[in-house]
Amino acid sequence: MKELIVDLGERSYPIYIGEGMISGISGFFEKHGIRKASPLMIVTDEHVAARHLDSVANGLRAGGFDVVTKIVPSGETSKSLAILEDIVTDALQAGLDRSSCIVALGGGVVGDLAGFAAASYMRGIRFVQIPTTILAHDSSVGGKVAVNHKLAKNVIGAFHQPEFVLYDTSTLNTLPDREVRAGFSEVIKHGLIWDAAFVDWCRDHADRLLALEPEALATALYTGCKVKAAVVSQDEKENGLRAILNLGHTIGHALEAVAGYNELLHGEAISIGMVGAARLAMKLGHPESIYRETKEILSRFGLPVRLPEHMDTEQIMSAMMHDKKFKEGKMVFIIPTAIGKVEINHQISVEWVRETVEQLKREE
Ligand SMILES: NC(=O)c1ccc[n+]([C@@H]2O[C@H](COP(=O)([O-])OP(=O)(O)OC[C@H]3O[C@@H](n4cnc5c(N)ncnc54)[C@H](O)[C@@H]3O)[C@@H](O)[C@H]2O)c1
Ligand SMILES: O=C(O)C(=O)C[C@@H](O)[C@H](O)[C@H](O)COP(=O)(O)O
Ligand SMILES: [Zn+2]
Repeated sequence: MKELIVDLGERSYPIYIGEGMISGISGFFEKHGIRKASPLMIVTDEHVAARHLDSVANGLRAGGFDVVTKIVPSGETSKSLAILEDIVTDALQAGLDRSSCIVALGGGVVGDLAGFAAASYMRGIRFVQIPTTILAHDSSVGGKVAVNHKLAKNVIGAFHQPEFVLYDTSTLNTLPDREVRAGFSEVIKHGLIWDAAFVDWCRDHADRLLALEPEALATALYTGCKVKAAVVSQDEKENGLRAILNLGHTIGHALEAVAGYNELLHGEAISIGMVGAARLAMKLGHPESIYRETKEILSRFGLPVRLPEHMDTEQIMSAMMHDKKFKEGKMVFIIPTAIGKVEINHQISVEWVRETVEQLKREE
């Protein structure tokens, strides 16, 4: 088992990464002082419940925890106020109190949703992240929790850090291939913003990673989490540096919103968005090689680099204006200035963005 610390003073917490840790799950909860006298709610989705809920719930019950479960539909549309209210109803009926804990068992959708339920239930209770997707190496760390609005992603949310993250990589073996690839989009993002050598390493180990070879996978997830933890530790609430984690998200979030949160997976939208950011970098005079290498590494992992042609450019432009990244009348873009380095840019013109969106539809 590998361990990393997200260093946030009194809100610091560990990320445990390893295979098979769910078999000793109650020990982790005891170690972190999770109460046995109050009910604990596991929130998960249908796909994950069918595969991993029994081992988690039974393990906790065997350790003396009073466990209730809540299963939500799988997919991005569950990040909604309606599902949040449903969770709160169940939590009240099951008697969750201010000493209770919510456990997010699943990918980023469940993590964001259950995390926001924990942040808002009775003005905030404890929560634990048990990520089950590759993408969730990103979403389970850092405390951004939220649900979506039909006009924009993640606009109803909070910062609420988990007690700990238990990343049992054996759960990843049941992931569908498309979700595996989508997850690597954010892994690659962590390299593109911070660590050029990690991008090279991902390229060299792509086949092993896509085959979920345990040692390579654990290294990739550990390195991705390490970048995320380093950034979050320096800027928990995104007053500056943390914005770099948004590489590809200015365009990516707009694509998800316009597609109605069902056509493109988050990782796929971010892949296209990162190509868009690399195109904008070229317009700013940065080397063409950044754009070429960004596209190459994403394609190597089978990720989309071209925007579906039927998506309406003006709708995408309008969705960008509703995003958190539109501030003081300007769009905020994370621009790669080299592989492994980015800058936060507030000066990108709307016309350049429109042109880039059009170009993304013609990407080879
Ligand atoms: N809070 C953050 O910092 C942060 C960071 C990145 C992404 N996100 C959010 O994360 C979400 C995307 O997360 P995701 O890609 O994990 O999607 P997801 O949670 O929808 O999971 C993807 C799919 O895989 C299924 N699944 C999950 N684990 C499985 C397993 N082990 N075996 C089989 N099937 C499994 C799910 O049921 C779902 O159908 C987006 O909403 C995005 O906005 C948040
Ligand atoms: O943790 C962060 O900060 C990130 O930006 C990570 C992103 O991968 C993630 O998708 C996040 O939810 C986007 O943040 P938002 O504030 O733009 O919603
Ligand atoms: Zn993301």
